[in-house]
Amino acid sequence: MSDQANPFESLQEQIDDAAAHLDVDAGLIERLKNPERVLETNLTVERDDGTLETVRAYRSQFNGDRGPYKGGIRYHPDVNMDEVKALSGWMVYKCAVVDIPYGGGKGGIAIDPTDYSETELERLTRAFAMELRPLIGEDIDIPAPDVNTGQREMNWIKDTYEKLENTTAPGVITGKALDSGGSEGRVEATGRSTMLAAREMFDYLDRDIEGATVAVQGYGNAGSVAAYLLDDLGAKIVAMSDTSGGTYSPDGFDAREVKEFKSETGSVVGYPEATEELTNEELLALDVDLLVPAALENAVDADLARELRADVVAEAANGPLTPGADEVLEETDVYVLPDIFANAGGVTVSYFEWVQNRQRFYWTEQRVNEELERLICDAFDDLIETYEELDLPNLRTAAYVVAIQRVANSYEEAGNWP
Ligand SMILES: NC(=O)C1=CN([C@@H]2O[C@H](COP(=O)(O)OP(=O)(O)OC[C@H]3O[C@@H](n4cnc5c(N)ncnc54)[C@H](O)[C@@H]3O)[C@@H](O)[C@H]2O)C=CC1
Ligand SMILES: O=C(O)CCC(=O)C(=O)O
Repeated sequence: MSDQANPFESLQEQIDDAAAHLDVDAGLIERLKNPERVLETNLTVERDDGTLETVRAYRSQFNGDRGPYKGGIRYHPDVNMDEVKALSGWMVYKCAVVDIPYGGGKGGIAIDPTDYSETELERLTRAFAMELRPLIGEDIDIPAPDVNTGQREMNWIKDTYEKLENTTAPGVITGKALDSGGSEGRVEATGRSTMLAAREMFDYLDRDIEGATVAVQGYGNAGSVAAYLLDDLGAKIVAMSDTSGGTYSPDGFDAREVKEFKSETGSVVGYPEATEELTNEELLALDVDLLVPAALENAVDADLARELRADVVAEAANGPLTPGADEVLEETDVYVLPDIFANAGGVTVSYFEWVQNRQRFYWTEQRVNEELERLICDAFDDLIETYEELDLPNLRTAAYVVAIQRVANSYEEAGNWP
């Protein structure tokens, strides 16, 4: 079983590990380890049966030194203060790794959305948007989708904000549907960056991605897209999972067909071409070339890391490995492509969406994907250069070194006021 590492403490440990390799003032590092502010609020909404219910919601604005706060909104029963603080901090360093002009934020509502009807979810989302209205804006804080939210919720938030502000401001939120100001390529962007990160890493290691075996934990937006884009490169997707469990075939799956099966049945479990069903833990320990954790935090702790037999791990999820797992994988020479790089495609295409919204000029899917590939490949080169030049213990530390230096530079360049 995975331990329940506190994700905020994990983030702070990751920053400390990198700070040891940087010449940045200790007082500034302390600033970079803590959020600027966090909204904790209660939303009271009417259920369809007429009763009232009050639920907890959060928005953390971690750091805005490089630009507006940016990051998703999650609906999940485990959403809590320390989780949003961690997720918002990871956004700061993710945006800095790919060098896009944003700070970091994150929010969420502590609910299981499957317990609510669509009309209840709309009322809840609009109630949250009303709470967020004074805090967000096209140049202030720009939310986006995360676990269990998508275009529908983003459209509701945009609409609520625009009505309350009596304006049109599509850039107040990203991840919208195309006809509401969304961008081509945003739905696929997170998984696309995971695929690109893995492709670049295999190339760096002089290994073929074609024919490489892959297991994906969490077959949602990030995981399923990563799987089918890796499948397109010729990798063999031998296992995938969701909350109901995992499915396995040594011959590999058609990842798009499994995605379709999951959207029809609700799970990857039961896919007819599987030879075996697996638990999530069994999937994580499979002897594969590439493991893609794409579910939630703390999927792999130190104990499970000792069982891991993958050569490369590409973190599509945020925070899937605990710091204890990182230590084990460093000893066993497993390369970990850290979340703040490997899943940065989502926020990168959100940035493109925001640029398009501000310019009222929309790009083709080809242009979006080409610009995304350029930024991810540039970030990979920066990361590898830093890893090699400073002889760093792992790629996560390299990513934080690059990112913290960029945030520290912008803080210092702003001068002393007040
Ligand atoms: N959607 C986005 O644009 C981005 C998402 N991410 C991260 O990717 C991860 C997944 O997010 P999405 O794909 O958007 O969410 P999603 O809601 O589309 O999918 C999550 C998937 O994980 C599965 N899952 C949940 N708990 C699990 C568990 N314990 N074991 C196995 N499977 C489990 C669910 O069944 C679902 O299939 C999260 O960590 C999120 O923060 C990161 C960057 C951007
Ligand atoms: O698209 C965005 O702005 C943020 C996506 C996100 O929440 C993440 O990268 O974890």
